[in-house]
Amino acid sequence: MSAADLSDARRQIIRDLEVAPEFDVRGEIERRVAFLAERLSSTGARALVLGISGGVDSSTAGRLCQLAAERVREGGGEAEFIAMRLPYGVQRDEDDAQRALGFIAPDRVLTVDVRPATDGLADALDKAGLEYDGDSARDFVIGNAKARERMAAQYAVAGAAGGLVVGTDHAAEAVTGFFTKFGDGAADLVPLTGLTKRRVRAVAAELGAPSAVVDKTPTADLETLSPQKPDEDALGLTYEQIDDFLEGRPVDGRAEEALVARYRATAHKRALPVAP
Ligand SMILES: Nc1ncnc2c1ncn2[C@@H]1O[C@H](COP(=O)(O)OP(=O)(O)OC[C@H]2O[C@@H]([n+]3cccc(C(=O)O)c3)[C@H](O)[C@@H]2O)[C@@H](O)[C@H]1O
Ligand SMILES: Nc1ncnc2c1ncn2[C@@H]1O[C@H](COP(=O)(O)OP(=O)(O)OP(=O)(O)O)[C@@H](O)[C@H]1O
Ligand SMILES: [Mg+2]
Repeated sequence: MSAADLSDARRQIIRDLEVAPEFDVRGEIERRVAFLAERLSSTGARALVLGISGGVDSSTAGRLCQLAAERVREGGGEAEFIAMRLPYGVQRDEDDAQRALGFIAPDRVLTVDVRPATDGLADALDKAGLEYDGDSARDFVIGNAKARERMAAQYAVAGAAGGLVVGTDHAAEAVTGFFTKFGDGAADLVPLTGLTKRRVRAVAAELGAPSAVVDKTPTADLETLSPQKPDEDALGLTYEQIDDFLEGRPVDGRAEEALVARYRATAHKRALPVAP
């Protein structure tokens, strides 16, 4: 791709993903809390539901949800934030998840172990005769199944509580399609839209998150055979590079090409199902 085509593609991506040229952290917090509170009021929903992993994305989105629920109640409405712990068995960094909950101070916490459902599905697929291209391919596919079990648990709670499911997608994740389609990619409201990873961290810090939460190494933590694999290792790109790309800062040519290619290859994950 020529340098001119590459920079056109980059500008289009920045527009599509709604990355703002300027960033005012207080203003962004207010706009996003107001958005969540307005959605609660205008839809008549009584709750926001979100899985809290201990990572910075769900910690930030969770605190915004809690503030929005409190704002609705202060206005005389009925709303609560239901934080869900969704470990696969015992989570290695459970302490981080508990620290995140301490920061968010949610109205309610529900814990659902997604392991029995995930393992049940994996066993049933084996019994049905499904074959994988090796153990690590199986681990990867079942990793995505964990994310979809988390989605199923959140929608069950939303259904029972009259709530809306909140997702943590933001520009630095959307650009690479680094989420499970119809897993963590499925949600009713996505309050972090348009933020880069460093802007998510800035929002978390401004909201008063402890530095262990703000600076936690991002991990999808889906693969049993490579627990807590850092996102940056899986992607072959750093969040510094991704954020620089999205904020229009200088970034090395190979990273720029890789990001445009990934964006194009994952277009289907950001779109509605394809119809004739
Ligand atoms: N061209 C196309 N048009 C329409 N649909 C297309 C398609 N190509 C694939 N598909 C469909 O998409 C499926 C592949 O998508 P998907 O199942 O998502 O799978 P995939 O994109 O291969 O994997 C998800 C990736 O996101 C990472 N992830 C997941 C969850 C959270 C986080 C995190 O950051 O925390 C990261 C995960 O570690 C993994 O690397 C295919 O099986 C197929 O059904
Ligand atoms: N163990 C878990 N318990 C509860 N929710 C989870 C868990 N793992 C993932 N999730 C949900 O899936 C979402 C996607 O995971 P992702 O790793 O992108 O976000 P994060 O863990 O909050 O932050 P980071 O990307 O920095 O690790 C999370 O924001 C959270 O809502
Ligand atoms: Mg994570």
